[in-house]
Amino acid sequence: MKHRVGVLISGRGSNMAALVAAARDPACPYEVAVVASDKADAAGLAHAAANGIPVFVGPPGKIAREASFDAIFRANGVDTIALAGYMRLLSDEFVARWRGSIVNIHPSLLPAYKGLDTHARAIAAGDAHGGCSVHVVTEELDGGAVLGQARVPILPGDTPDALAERVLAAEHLLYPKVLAEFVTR
Ligand SMILES: Nc1nc2c(c(=O)[nH]1)N[C@@H](CN(C=O)c1ccc(C(=O)N[C@@H](CCC(=O)O)C(=O)O)cc1)CN2
Ligand SMILES: NCC(=O)N[C@@H]1O[C@H](COP(=O)([O-])[O-])[C@@H](O)[C@H]1O
Repeated sequence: MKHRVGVLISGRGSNMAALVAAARDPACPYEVAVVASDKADAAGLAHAAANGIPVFVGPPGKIAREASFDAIFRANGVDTIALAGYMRLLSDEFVARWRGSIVNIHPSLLPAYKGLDTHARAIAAGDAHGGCSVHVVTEELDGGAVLGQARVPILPGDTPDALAERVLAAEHLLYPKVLAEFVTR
């Protein structure tokens, strides 16, 4: 039996698409069971639906939204939740209900640059490298155990957008690999 992953997105969903593409491999230990979002206009929902994956949009309000995510994930036999560009802070209650079963991809080399605007901050600091991290989700924003990382160079004259593009390519390789390792831990 493959592990069933519920993915949470808020927008474009390119990391979700990378997880879906990797799951096509018969040897992949997980399958994407449902893709949910806090945004009805999240572009990634159309990609998931086009790949035959059930999609769901949560109602407004954190409590109602999270209760609906919990219900749809349980109804679909989800055992692992993957945040992929989900831009809301999950409540302590939701994290506790899924303790140790939620992972997230973050566009920095954690513990450096938790939160937002990670690429601009790395460039402003004069760092030689940027990167991305997959971590376990806890109550502390971007504070959970790091499961895997990928480093990319910061080049002279780099803009945050140019660095973000280079890091995103690394994210799409890192996330499926680390998720597969995580579900079979
Ligand atoms: N309990 C947790 N929830 C979430 C985590 C986490 O580690 N623990 N990771 C984030 C993802 N994320 C970075 O990877 C992130 C998402 C959103 C924000 C943020 O600052 N958001 C806005 C709006 C917040 C809201 O509406 O809830 C803000 O606070 O202004 C920072 C980092 C996903 N959730
Ligand atoms: N703090 C969370 C965060 O910034 N996540 C980042 O948002 C982007 C989502 O892209 P996608 O929707 O194409 O996967 C990704 O770069 C991801 O690391």
